[in-house]
Amino acid sequence: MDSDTTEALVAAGIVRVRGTGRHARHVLRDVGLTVRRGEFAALMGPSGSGKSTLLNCLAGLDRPDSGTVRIGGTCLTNLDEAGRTAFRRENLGFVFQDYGLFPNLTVAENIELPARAAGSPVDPAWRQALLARTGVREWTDRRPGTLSGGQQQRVAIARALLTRPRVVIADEPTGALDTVTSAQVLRLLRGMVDEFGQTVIMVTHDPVAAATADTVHFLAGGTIVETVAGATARTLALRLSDPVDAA
Ligand SMILES: Nc1ncnc2c1ncn2[C@@H]1O[C@H](COP(=O)(O)OP(=O)(O)OP(=O)(O)O)[C@@H](O)[C@H]1O
Repeated sequence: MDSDTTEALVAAGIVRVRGTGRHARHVLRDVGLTVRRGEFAALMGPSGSGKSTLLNCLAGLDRPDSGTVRIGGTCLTNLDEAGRTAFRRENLGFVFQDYGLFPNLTVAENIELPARAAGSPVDPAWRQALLARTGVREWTDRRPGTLSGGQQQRVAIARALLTRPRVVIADEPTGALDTVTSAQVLRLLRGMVDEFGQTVIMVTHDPVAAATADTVHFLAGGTIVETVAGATARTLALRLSDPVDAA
């Protein structure tokens, strides 16, 4: 597969058109993006710039009208819907703003669900280490509704990592959390990258969250207009307020 490459994901020439005829709009225009293995990448940009559409194309949740997305040895854009679903289950982990946990399942059942759906065996030692590192070990028999938002997001992160996915896709993972809880969740995501070599791609509006990433890609008008590495929250906030971005 991709054991001899340093790239976790390579997207090239991504175009996504919404609507038809005279209502057709290019939501993504020739987007190219490379994320290295073990890299934490963030996508930022004004509302409507195409962040979610791009993330969905990268994750195989949506199919671009043209262009390619390669993850490991697989060209996702060549797969049909069933193939993309199977690929996602086996290769990707997801963290959402609203946690996406099933209320009637226990924390342990929620965490194990993607692995079961993929038919992937779970390494018990990894499961134990992950439950300890994410801090969810004491809650495994509880229902998500009895946990705080930050606790639920920790469960979601444990769930995303249990199958040791090639890439974790995080869509506004701190969007519903207060500042202190956000910082804890971001530290945890950062820890997953630094300690376990996890690759993460995150969409966020928050410069503080984006500053946790190694690389930040700015979108405007459906294309990546700038990529910065090692930026601070302050420089990212200033960059976001740049009127050039509003184009
Ligand atoms: N299903 C759809 N049908 C038609 N247009 C869509 C659809 N989904 C998104 N769009 C349009 O595509 C553009 C990009 O949307 P997208 O949600 O990717 O932006 P975003 O940067 O993630 O925005 P936000 O920060 O507000 O979530 C927007 O103009 C939006 O209206």
